[in-house]
Amino acid sequence: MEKKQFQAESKRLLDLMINSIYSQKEVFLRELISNSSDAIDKIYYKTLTDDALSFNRDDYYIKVSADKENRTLSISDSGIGMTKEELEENLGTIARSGSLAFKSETEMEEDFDIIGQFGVGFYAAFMVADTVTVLSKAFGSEEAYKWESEGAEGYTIQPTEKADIGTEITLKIKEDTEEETYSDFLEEFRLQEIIKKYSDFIRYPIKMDVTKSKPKEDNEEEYVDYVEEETINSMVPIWRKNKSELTDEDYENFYQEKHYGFDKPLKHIHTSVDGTIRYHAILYIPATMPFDYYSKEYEKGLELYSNGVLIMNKCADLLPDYFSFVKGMVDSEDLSLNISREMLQHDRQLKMIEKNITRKIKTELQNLLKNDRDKYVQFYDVFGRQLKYGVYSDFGQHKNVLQDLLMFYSSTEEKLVSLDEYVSRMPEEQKYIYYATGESNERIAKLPQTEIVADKGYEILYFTEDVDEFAIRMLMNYKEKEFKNVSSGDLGLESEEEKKEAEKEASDNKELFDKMKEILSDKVKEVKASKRLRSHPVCFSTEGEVSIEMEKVMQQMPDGQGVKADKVLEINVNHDVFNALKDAFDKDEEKLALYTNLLYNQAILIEGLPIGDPVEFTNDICKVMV
Ligand SMILES: Nc1ncnc2c1ncn2[C@@H]1O[C@H](COP(=O)(O)OP(=O)(O)OP(=O)(O)O)[C@@H](O)[C@H]1O
Repeated sequence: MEKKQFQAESKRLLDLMINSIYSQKEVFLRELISNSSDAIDKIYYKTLTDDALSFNRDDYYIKVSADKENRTLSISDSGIGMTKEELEENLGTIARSGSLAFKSETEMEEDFDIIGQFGVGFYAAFMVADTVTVLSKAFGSEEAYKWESEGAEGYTIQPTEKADIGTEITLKIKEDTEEETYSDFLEEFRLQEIIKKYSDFIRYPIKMDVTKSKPKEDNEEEYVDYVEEETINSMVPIWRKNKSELTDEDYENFYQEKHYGFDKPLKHIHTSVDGTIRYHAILYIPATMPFDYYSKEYEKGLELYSNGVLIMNKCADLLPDYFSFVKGMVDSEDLSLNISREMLQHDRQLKMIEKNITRKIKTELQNLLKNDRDKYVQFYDVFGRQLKYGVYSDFGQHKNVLQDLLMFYSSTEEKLVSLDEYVSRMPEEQKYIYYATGESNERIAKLPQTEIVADKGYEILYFTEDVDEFAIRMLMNYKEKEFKNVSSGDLGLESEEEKKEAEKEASDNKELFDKMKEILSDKVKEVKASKRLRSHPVCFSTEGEVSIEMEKVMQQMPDGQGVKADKVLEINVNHDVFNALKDAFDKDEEKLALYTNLLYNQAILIEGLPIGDPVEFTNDICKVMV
């Protein structure tokens, strides 16, 4: 029998194929099954375009059978088959895709789902097999042929007998090596797993003989094994089904089945887009945070399918970082795949899908906030921080997408409120959106700096997470209202009269305050009479960009040690303490230094900052006591 040679380039290409195109050997099965599915599709297409033919779905299937003893795995189908010439052309020439040719010859409509296009998938069989044998009988032909190859050396073709139309591919599975247990590809369980993973949504049944056991008829205690043919794939992908046919439970099952998470998802989003780009997507907002979410191990991304065939487990390009918690999948027929189907060209289509998906997630979250607030709050408690990081990162590029999704605890509502709700409640004369920062809501509520704003009846937003103020600074304003920290120098609250009064206060006590500043030296920028304090004797305010809360966050960063807020020590001149200060200033310089240091450290404590010298501080207190 004459042995035909692969063309020279083909030899090299075959070698490349076997060794480097696919990163996982198991995908060989996906490729062969996809070919079978294409072959059935082709018959189906013929029947659609020829009135003399009919297509009975039950006659079409793909069967996978393993024979452990002989180390063979075969994949057979009742598809269109191949003639002698086709075997030669399609399997003898690498990178010749009969499927692609079929598509263009028949001018198939765009939305017909043939998978093959590169003409290389078949050769993936050589990753796991020493010999590949193809028996095929073409549709409309009486003759069958056997194509056989041991890889790069070439192939043979000879006539053979085959009862039915279709193709049967038999792989002689390689012997196990130290690196690879090829025998796994003969195990029922492993094969089922691979089929489920990659080919679950192939539209024709993929059958396998499955070993099961049942109680013996005469003795229920004992079991006997028996073999039954089963369809392994679910065939109709849930995302192609009509939403009205599906229940919440269906979506939850899909979430579990796909191992998107162990929790019950908080919300699912099912969307099908049929425009310039076509895709189906099922997305989930998890109810709990993945345990590794804020670690390097966490990989964002959605599963990506092309026509029901899994291409990529985690396609990161489909999700922006700020929505990295979203799980789910996208199936599109419009993607330009590269030959390994593992990496996609970072193409326009992918970008467009990402943009659409991002918009969809945002709208769905906004709807949740509007229509099911409790659920939104539940979501926000878990992933709100990620949204705030999103506002802050990339120089605030995404702030417009995210600002409407933010929520903060409100002093007056005593619950989380959105910025829109805050602004819509603002009295006309209120210039700013006020916020206060601190460790917890309870601590912020007691901050002396909040007194004057609260006295005016204005709502204050409480920032308790380190990212809060950074995000808000990036936002700068919301609906043209600027944000204002209640500790910042100018709160925009005093009337002209109050301003004059304060100036007088300042000049009357200039010498005392100058002296106090001298005692504290560069620990503070200024000491002055407070306009904001009501009942408390002392507090800090800040000037400039860095607030005290930001100073605390920066101090914890490796290169933020030098960053300090410009602190102003504010004294309540209506408090009895002020009289004591004045008295000391007139009579006892040492006492003034003692009181000044004590007041300074009190302000430090109120802010939750560390006392520079705790021993000195306690000694100072003792001095006052005795
Ligand atoms: N089971 C089959 N039945 C009928 N024809 C087949 C079968 N398997 C392969 N072919 C033919 O062989 C060709 C080459 O297959 P191969 O898997 O190498 O490439 P492909 O499926 O066209 O493209 P891709 O590399 O994108 O999978 C196919 O296009 C098809 O014409």
